[in-house]
Amino acid sequence: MGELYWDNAGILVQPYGKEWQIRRRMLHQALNPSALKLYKPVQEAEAARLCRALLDQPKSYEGLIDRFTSSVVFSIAYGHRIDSMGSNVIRQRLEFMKYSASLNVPGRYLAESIPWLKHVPNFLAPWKAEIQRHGREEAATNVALLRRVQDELRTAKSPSDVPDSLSKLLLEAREADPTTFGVLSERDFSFVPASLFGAGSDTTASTLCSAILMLVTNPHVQAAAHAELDHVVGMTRLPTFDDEKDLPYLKALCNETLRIRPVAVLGGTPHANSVADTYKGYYIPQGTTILSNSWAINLNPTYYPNPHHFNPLRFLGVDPQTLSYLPKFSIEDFAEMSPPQSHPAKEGHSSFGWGRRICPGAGLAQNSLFIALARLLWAFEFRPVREDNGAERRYDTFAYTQGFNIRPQPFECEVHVRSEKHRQVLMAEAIGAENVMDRFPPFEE
Ligand code: HEM
Repeated sequence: MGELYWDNAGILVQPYGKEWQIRRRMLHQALNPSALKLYKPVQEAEAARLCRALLDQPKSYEGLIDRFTSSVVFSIAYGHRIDSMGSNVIRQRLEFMKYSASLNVPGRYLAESIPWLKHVPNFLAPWKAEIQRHGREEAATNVALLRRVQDELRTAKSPSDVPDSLSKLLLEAREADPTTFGVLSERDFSFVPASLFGAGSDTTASTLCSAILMLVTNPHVQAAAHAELDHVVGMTRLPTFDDEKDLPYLKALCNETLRIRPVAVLGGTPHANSVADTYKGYYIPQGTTILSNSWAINLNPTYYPNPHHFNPLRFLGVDPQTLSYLPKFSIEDFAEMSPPQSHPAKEGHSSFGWGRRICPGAGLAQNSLFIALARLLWAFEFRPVREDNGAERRYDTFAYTQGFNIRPQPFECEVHVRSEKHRQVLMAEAIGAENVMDRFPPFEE
């Protein structure tokens, strides 16, 4: 259905081949390791703004996290930040995503099982005309966003007056080298920056919501992360990316969250084999729809003993005894976390997929997760709410939304700033963060 909706313009549903390679190469321009360094100031600033907003609206943590991840990807894609999830540009995006998710319900359309139905003329297939009408609307919006950046470049006194973004970079590259970058139509070209929001905002936000659910239900893990932040960063400043190498427990906590609740629970967009194959005696004809069960892989006890236990020690990579600041109770079960066999991927889990379609935004997502969690945990403690009888609420950590991408069902928790000193430092650093983000003006309504 994605093929009909996007008419193969979006990378997520593009079959493997030359067209897909061009898009992937373009995305690589924005998401390669040296480009990722350029976004760190934005990610730090947005994480500070997230914490500052949480001081005033502790109950709204989910919406604030959505704004954080949306603003990071919009700043990178278009050079414009997001100040509110109610802004027009975000409302439109969310509607498109909701519509495309509604198409992705297995079995809803007969054309999935009988592919030639896709070629029935529109006057005989009103369902198809409707999908294509929605697709044209999304395409027009993508082109309009790209044109905004184009206009900014045209009217600016100097290109350096226009904030750096993937759109700016691609437009400049196309002008300098039309043979390589001019092969896509304007519509297809506009889908490249647009794909960052669709693929990168909700996925990262959902993972952060999972992290909060795990922290609320695993106070000993939270205490260990606090101990590390207190030891390495102290109370006089917020953590930064420069601290990353000295925060192994926090890094491990990010990986453990990705493992225990893979957002793309069925591996993202379904794949299809390009040649027929036989696996364990099963013949798989060419073009078979293949879903990869990330949930089963990430919870396989061969790689992760006691797999439903949220324990960052699995990913620590060093003997926790060498980290003197970690509380004794948080490292007691280290030996039990040692697996009979290591997961084969470098990341140690399958949450970003694998092979040639592996998530190109993994580095950006990992940086957002790290800095958001480092700053949130530095500033706050996340606790279960108290029931009327005074007892702590018990949470169902399997209560998740349905669909290809999962996130915890909305849950309440208490968010407490860790001390008056933490509050003051946060307020002061948030002013600097606003200054950084002034360079990325929001789209006017
Ligand atoms: C925690 C956050 C994220 C998770 C768990 C995640 C996971 C995934 C997975 C499982 C896939 C499918 C891989 C496959 O088909 O084998 C994928 C594809 C993709 N992701 Fe991510 N992703 C995340 C964040 C991001 C971000 C931040 C971006 C960019 C800003 C991004 C951009 C993409 C794109 C463009 C694709 C399609 C690649 C292709 O089909 O060639 N993702 N992601």
